[in-house]
Amino acid sequence: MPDLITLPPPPRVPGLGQIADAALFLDFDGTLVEIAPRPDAVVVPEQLPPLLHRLTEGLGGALAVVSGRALAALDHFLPVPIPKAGDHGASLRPDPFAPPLLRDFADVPPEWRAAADMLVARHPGALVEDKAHGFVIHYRLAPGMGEAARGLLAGFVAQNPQAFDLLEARMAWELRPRGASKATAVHALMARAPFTGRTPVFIGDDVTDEEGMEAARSYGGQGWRLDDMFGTPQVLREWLAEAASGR
Ligand SMILES: O=P(O)(O)OC[C@H]1O[C@H](O[C@H]2O[C@H](CO)[C@@H](O)[C@H](O)[C@H]2O)[C@H](O)[C@@H](O)[C@@H]1O
Repeated sequence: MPDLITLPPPPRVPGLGQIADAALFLDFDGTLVEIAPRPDAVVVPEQLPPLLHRLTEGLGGALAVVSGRALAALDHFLPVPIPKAGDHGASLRPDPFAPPLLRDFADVPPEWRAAADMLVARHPGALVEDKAHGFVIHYRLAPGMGEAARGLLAGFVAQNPQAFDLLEARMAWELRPRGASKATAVHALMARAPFTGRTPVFIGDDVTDEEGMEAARSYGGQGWRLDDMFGTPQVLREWLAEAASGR
């Protein structure tokens, strides 16, 4: 059966035209939802989860949320059965009704995690967010401690550069398992039905999304920066609603 949905051109670049047989890869923070002061404070419009569900069905199942978040956090904010990749590609659940595919990454040494707790305890507002094989130190509410967070995590990565990367995020520094990226998530999904053979379109706002965009382009697809193509998450959500309506 043909797709119910053909992607309309993005509002800021209408000349791109429509895209049929698309596979849609969507970043979460800063793309589907606006940035919030803390990771647990993002506001998900109530129409968004059912909209993503409708879109996924209209694309024959070829839609995935690809995020730096842990899968549990994605499930909390987007409680719909759609393909999801979490932890920057370290955790992948292509079939929403099956257990995630977990790759064999190193675990974070407990003493590193304890040192992060000690650091944030000295900086009110700072916080640690756990991932499957890493963690993030957020300093949006304690802007003066960014350099201390970077220094701590850079020291850990120097101890085991085969297993971990240091990742700069929005007002945050992250310890990411080496070998995980949004590109690996896109490649893993594109190797599976119903993604294989489609034209991937990756939409994101952040440096880590560039890897996913590059992977999408390697299949003849598109990598779209939110700023360039939509401007804001709200405009993206309106475009997704337009796509789902088949107008
Ligand atoms: O790949 P994404 O879905 O874009 O996730 C990237 C990181 O986003 C989250 O942190 C960022 O958003 C928070 C909520 O708006 C904000 O408070 C924080 O300053 C940002 O860095 C999330 O907490 C991370 O786990 C994701 O890796």
